[in-house]
Amino acid sequence: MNISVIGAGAFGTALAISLAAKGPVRLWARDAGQAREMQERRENARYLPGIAFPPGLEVGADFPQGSEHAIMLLAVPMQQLRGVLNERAEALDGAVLVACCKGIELGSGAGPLSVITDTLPGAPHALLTGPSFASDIARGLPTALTLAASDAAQGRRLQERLSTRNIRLYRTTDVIGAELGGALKNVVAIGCGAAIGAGLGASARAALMTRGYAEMQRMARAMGARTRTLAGLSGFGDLVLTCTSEQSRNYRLGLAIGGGREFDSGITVEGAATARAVAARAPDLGLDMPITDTVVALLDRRVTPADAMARLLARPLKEE
Ligand SMILES: NC(=O)C1=CN([C@@H]2O[C@H](COP(=O)(O)OP(=O)(O)OC[C@H]3O[C@@H](n4cnc5c(N)ncnc54)[C@H](OP(=O)(O)O)[C@@H]3O)[C@@H](O)[C@H]2O)C=CC1
Ligand SMILES: O=C(CO)COP(=O)(O)O
Repeated sequence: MNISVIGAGAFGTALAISLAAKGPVRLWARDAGQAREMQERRENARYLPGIAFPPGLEVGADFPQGSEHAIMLLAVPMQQLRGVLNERAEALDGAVLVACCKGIELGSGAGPLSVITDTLPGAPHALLTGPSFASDIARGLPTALTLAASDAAQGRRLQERLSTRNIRLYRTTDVIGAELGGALKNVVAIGCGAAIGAGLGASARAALMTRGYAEMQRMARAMGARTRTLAGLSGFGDLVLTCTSEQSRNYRLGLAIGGGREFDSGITVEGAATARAVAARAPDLGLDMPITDTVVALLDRRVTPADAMARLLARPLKEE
């Protein structure tokens, strides 16, 4: 099976670098100039500076052609996924599509796999998610991730094919749980960053992580996911990573909000749109999502982190 990666940002490039140690990988960038520069320099200077491409990695701006034996990793931001699939439907035909994005689409409330089934019904698909920073993967550091596919046999094949020397894949058929874990942890990470950025302390962060995790489980249950999945790499694992490391863009956005600083709007921060998508969806599901609602209020600068935390503390007391 040949492998192509769609999207030459930080994560797509990192996956391509790791996979290229096993066999040839094609990395697609939409910008021809950037593709040429990367191919010449053997480095993605914009997104992963200082990390050399291995010989098996080829970069180009010609969109790869799908076939029955092709695997296409979709490493574009969540809110761009539908557009890319619609635009490239013909080229993607026949390939196994592996979504590598984390989030919920604004408007539809759909996760990455629902967007694939909506736009390309019948296309074989899976999700790659879990705790990993692109630069860690690209530098060959050890990671453990989740490969979610509702078709168990397909999941096994992809687990084999996409595991590398430094990416150990666990598989699950609970695609809803895996999608939700990866999407919702980013929302909690923004809240945790805001708490730390505002000087509210590590105890406040622990409270937000734990009660945020309760929200993740609540929503996952309501949508038919297995709560066990949320306790795995794609949920708890990624929550811990993202809420505790300044390598995370979601956490860094929170830090900026907490510290009253601006944040570069060109940086991919999946949790911002996802928080709004989740807050819009929760009432239909009859869900109380106070931390998600608080994150939306922080993003809109409708409340300060200190007031937000005071309001959370003042909610009616309840059993854990
Ligand atoms: N970075 C990380 O550590 C990790 C990221 N992820 C997930 O991977 C996904 C991608 O994130 P990441 O790679 O970090 O983001 P980046 O911002 O680093 O890169 C985004 C990439 O998508 C491309 N892109 C954006 N819009 C389009 C479009 N409409 N058509 C084609 N290409 C497009 C960008 O191209 P251009 O440069 O031309 O704008 C760029 O190559 C996210 O969902 C993220 O949550 C998951 C795990 C780890
Ligand atoms: O998903 C990630 C870690 O697993 C990357 O986090 P950020 O998108 O917040 O940088």
